[in-house]
Amino acid sequence: MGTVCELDITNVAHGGVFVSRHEGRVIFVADTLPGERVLARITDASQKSFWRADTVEVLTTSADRQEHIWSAASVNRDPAQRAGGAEFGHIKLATQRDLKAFVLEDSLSRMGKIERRVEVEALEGDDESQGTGWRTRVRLHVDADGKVGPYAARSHNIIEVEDLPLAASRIAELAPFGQRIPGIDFIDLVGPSGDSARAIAGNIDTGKNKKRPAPEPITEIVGKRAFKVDVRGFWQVHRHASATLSEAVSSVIDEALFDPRAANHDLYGGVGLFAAAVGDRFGSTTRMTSVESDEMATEYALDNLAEWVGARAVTARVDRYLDSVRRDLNAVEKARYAAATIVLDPPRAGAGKEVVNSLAELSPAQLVYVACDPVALARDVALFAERGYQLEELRAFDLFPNTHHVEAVARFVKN
Ligand SMILES: C[S@@+](CC[C@H](N)C(=O)[O-])C[C@H]1O[C@@H](n2cnc3c(N)ncnc32)[C@H](O)[C@@H]1O
Repeated sequence: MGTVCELDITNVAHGGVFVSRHEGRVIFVADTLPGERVLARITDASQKSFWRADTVEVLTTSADRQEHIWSAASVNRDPAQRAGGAEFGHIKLATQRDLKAFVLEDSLSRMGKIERRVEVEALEGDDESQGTGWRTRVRLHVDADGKVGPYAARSHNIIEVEDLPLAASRIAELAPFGQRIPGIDFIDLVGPSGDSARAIAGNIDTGKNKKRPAPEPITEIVGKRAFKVDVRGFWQVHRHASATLSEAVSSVIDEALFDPRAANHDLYGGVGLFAAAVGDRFGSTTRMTSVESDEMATEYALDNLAEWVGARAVTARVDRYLDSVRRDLNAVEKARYAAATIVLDPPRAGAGKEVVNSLAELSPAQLVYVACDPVALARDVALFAERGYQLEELRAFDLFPNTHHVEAVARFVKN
């Protein structure tokens, strides 16, 4: 058991924790918010520069605190028994968005060296539901005794819960609350917009089993378009995320810089969501190549993009793909890349130096970057700036209400 101390919370930090200072050291504290004074238990004193702590009692309550939207995650519980995945659920929704905007602005200022005001935009229906009922995908974990539930906050202990307020009701209804199901590692609850909801039991792939699971296509509807995606494959989690991001990606593109004949790309393309959004805006002759490392997703992308004669889908790691393109360019292709619009939606770690360098060398007219991590985005903003690309436009979306996560859509152009 760690030491308990009284702490004044001064700010929000990246990762859903809050800043306090104690005896000259920064302590990152969970389950509080700026302006509060709390009793907190130190949970990690292994680092020299900062420690970590959990709130055990709120001594001075912020006006922005609310009763947690999920009783299983409440500060009234023992920290080890608090369910994870709703680490902002004790904060009023409007304040959550202000905190997310601050983290994005602060990351851009410190790492990206640019000053920007950002508004984190709400998705349809979230204010009315207080940010609940939006998840179309939930993974519940199962331990060796068959106990089922989400992980606790900041650990892999499974917490038995009676409800899943962030989940859409049609998948929450499928959760086997209170049951024991030994022999599996997880249960995925999946609620596609164009298909029936389902629960899929599975085991963690340890790498020994080389056989890939048989394809199991489901349908997701975005606007007037239907997408095939595998039941185990990546799809945006919020019920309105795909529509919101598709609109943001297609509308942020500067038409004056867009050439439908250029080497346009949708990198980290999944099943072709953004390639379709760009194609829908710029017409049936638009050339667009989706690049995605997951072979099965690429097969679905080929299907989903079949109506565009100029659409291709390639299975490759983006870093390797760009490296080989860069090495083999002839003069015609060089001009096609220089005129291109490139969309990229990397995983949490961001694009990184190698990908940014390759992109800069290909010198596209504009880049549209969809980012799920503000710090990774800010680091890539700095890398792009070094290579002659400046951030031209930026929007942010509250794609994950009641959690600390925020999504951004940025457009870069050549200086
Ligand atoms: C955030 S998802 C975006 C998918 C798609 N844009 C969408 O919104 O549906 C990132 C995708 O990148 C893929 N991916 C991860 N690392 C990759 C890499 N190094 N090269 C290519 N694809 C990668 C993942 O399989 C996943 O489909």
